[in-house]
Amino acid sequence: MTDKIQFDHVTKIFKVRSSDRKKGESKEFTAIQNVHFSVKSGEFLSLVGPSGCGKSTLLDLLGGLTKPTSGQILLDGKAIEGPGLDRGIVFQQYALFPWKTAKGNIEFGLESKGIPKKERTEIARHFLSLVGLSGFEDRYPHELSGGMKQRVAIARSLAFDPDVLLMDEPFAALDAQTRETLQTELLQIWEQTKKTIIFITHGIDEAVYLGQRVAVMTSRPGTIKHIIQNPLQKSSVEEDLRSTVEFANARHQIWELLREEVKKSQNDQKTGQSA
Ligand SMILES: Nc1ncnc2c1ncn2[C@@H]1O[C@H](COP(=O)(O)OP(=O)(O)OP(=O)(O)O)[C@@H](O)[C@H]1O
Repeated sequence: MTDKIQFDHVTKIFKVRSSDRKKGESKEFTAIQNVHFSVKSGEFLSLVGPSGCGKSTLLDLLGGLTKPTSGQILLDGKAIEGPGLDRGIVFQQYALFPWKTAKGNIEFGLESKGIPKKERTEIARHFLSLVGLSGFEDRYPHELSGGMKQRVAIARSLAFDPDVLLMDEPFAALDAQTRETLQTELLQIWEQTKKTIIFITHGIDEAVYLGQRVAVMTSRPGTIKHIIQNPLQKSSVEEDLRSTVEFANARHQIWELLREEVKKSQNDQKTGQSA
């Protein structure tokens, strides 16, 4: 497998208003520092880290929504210059148009790609079926459960046929049962579509269940502390992976790496060192 994504010594510094200086002055705030890792084509990488360590910043950089202060991010060997249809992003909040049906939400994005109406409808139906929403095409977002809305958001991202799917805590707002169902479905979708997926989460169980590798970040300024190779075989997701010894071991290993970082991050928050 070749490298799909490369973070090459990436640092992101934000300018923030300073509270202890004169009005109008700003100070620098390092969100992530010297992040250096790569992701193979077709790989599923999950990323965990304490609150505020820069996970979303890292994903925003990859999505081209913001630029690194130093270093570069390469996609297929080329520096990312901005957003592109080769990367689909799924956020915690579904961001669906409330006035459009499930099908309409998917078709809308495809219109801007110049895809003819008949084909748009076929693509929308195909991806709604892939996420288990056949029969719900004409429902409006307010007529769908949280889990269903997130399925529509995933279908919408996949419909663009991106090479890479960037997921920023997409299941965090869902109840535990729906979350587990969607995790299993996401693995099945990944097996079928062979997309490269980067999945951000606070949940160690979620990271272990989903990722072929799990990247653990330090507290802010976030950097990659360690990447573990997940021993869980994802080839048969029918099995109850969560109850295996391998799952418990991987979970323990990640918690050992995270524990100290979570403590540091909580201390920083108490002493007001986080933004
Ligand atoms: N536009 C911005 N301007 C200034 N500071 C920012 C900006 N965006 C993020 N930050 C700061 O950078 C740090 C990292 O934020 P980020 O949202 O990436 O963390 P996170 O790990 O995703 O957090 P959480 O797990 O709580 O969602 C935070 O301290 C945040 O306040």
